[in-house]
Amino acid sequence: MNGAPTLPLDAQGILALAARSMFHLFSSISQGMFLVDRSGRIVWVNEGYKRFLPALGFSSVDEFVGQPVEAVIHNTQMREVLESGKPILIDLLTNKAGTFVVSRIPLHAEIEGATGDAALGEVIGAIGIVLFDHPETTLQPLISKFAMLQRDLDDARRELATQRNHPLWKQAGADGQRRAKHTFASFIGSSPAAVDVKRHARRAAQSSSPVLLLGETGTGKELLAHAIHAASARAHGPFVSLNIAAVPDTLLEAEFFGFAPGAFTGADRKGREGKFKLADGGTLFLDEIGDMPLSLQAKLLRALQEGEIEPLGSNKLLPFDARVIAATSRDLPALVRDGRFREDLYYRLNVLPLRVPPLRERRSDIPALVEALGEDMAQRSGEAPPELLPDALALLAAQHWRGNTRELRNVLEQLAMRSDSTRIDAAEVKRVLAETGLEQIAAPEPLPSVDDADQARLLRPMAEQIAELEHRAIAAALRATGGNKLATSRLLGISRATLYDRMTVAGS
Ligand SMILES: Nc1ncnc2c1ncn2[C@@H]1O[C@H](COP(=O)(O)OP(=O)(O)OP(=O)(O)O)[C@@H](O)[C@H]1O
Repeated sequence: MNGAPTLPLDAQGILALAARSMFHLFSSISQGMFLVDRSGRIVWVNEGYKRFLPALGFSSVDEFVGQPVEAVIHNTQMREVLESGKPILIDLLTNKAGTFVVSRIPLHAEIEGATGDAALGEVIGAIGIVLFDHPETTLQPLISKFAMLQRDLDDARRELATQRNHPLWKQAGADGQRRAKHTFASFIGSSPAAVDVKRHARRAAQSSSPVLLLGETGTGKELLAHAIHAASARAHGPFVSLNIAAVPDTLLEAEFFGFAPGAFTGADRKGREGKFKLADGGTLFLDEIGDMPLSLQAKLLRALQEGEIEPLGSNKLLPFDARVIAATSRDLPALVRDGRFREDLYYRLNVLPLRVPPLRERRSDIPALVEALGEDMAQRSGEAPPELLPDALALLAAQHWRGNTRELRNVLEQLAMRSDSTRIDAAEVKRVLAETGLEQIAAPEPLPSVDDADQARLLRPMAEQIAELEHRAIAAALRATGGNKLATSRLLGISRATLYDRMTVAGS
């Protein structure tokens, strides 16, 4: 025997030691821990938990300890754990201090003489453990996936509810998944840039030529594709969409053109129709067209030129009648230059190009978008829509918005989750932007007061505006110098040759 400590020999002793060790382990590896008594009052917090106190609105442990848990930690479920005696091993808790992965474990009195579960007496308190803070970084993939699935589910439910009774449902006989979900009214925005893109899109809806929607991610390309379909003569036909980036290259051809029965090993015995055929009489929306593999580009071009497709393994050409709307957030001309996108296909698709402007080019739409997105969120959650105070709106309007409307919606969802009140100020926006890692590109500044006429004039090609300004400056200088060209060029600080050059262009 060397006197080193050993495990106790009796079961009780081992369990007591294990419980103590577990407690110390959780206390040291977690972000924070606290205890409540059976009445739900905070009785203890560990060192780690103390750093959350300022964000919860407390400057000292003394103010915090002794308070009923729900009064100091909003949205907590410690009370349920005390009442049910059942632990909540993993949960997400969101309140004004942020979003956390938490664990809640009831504490039972010990029944003397009993062992195992039988030794668990009445609930005398509970432990709250903050396992991780900032789950948006640690659990981001899981949370994004959950949010996406939740949204898809909400969309599907709403669509089902609204479309069952839609008159077009019966007329078209098409299934509910293949209807346009949006009209031009769904595209929020009255800025000149938004009005302009809607005007062009409405015009495109009247034509049957291919449309190419170009714009950054989240600018509303898919929404516009739905709206164009809904306003077109094909509105009664199906709207079928295919996100090329989401389908593995090897499956794309079958997705596009379908396949014949037994076309390849593992193929469905009945064969399957491709998206071109499913879109017959309607619109086929090809999202992320820039991601299309070169080998398939030739086949797509042939289909568009001939109006026929050949299902895999069928040796048969089938005519189709679908209007194609393609979209991409990539620089297609650059892909063409690099040989990664066929030039002939580019021209085939680029018949009616529409550039969908990013949010930062239509900042004046942000308040209306915030309102519309807030209403939509409220409808889904059943809670009141968040109300952003003017300083909060100004801060949002100053952001760069790399993910555009989708990113704006994400921030609003975070704000609604984290805020205790529906009135949200700039400080709260700043905190959420910082936590979600969104860079703030400019200090909050009021939106420039540009009237509508000014806006329309300023949102034209720069070269055109500069040429106009030069023309006006030359006219003013000529008037001031009585038409003397040398004096005019000196007054404007340009050479006489430049002056003549500009006068020729202006006169031509
Ligand atoms: N002007 C707008 N008004 C209202 N909602 C909008 C507007 N623009 C975009 N949205 C909403 O933002 C989200 C993203 O839009 P959408 O999917 O149409 O963008 P996208 O340009 O197709 O994006 P991506 O290139 O990433 O597929 C959708 O929920 C859409 O309804």
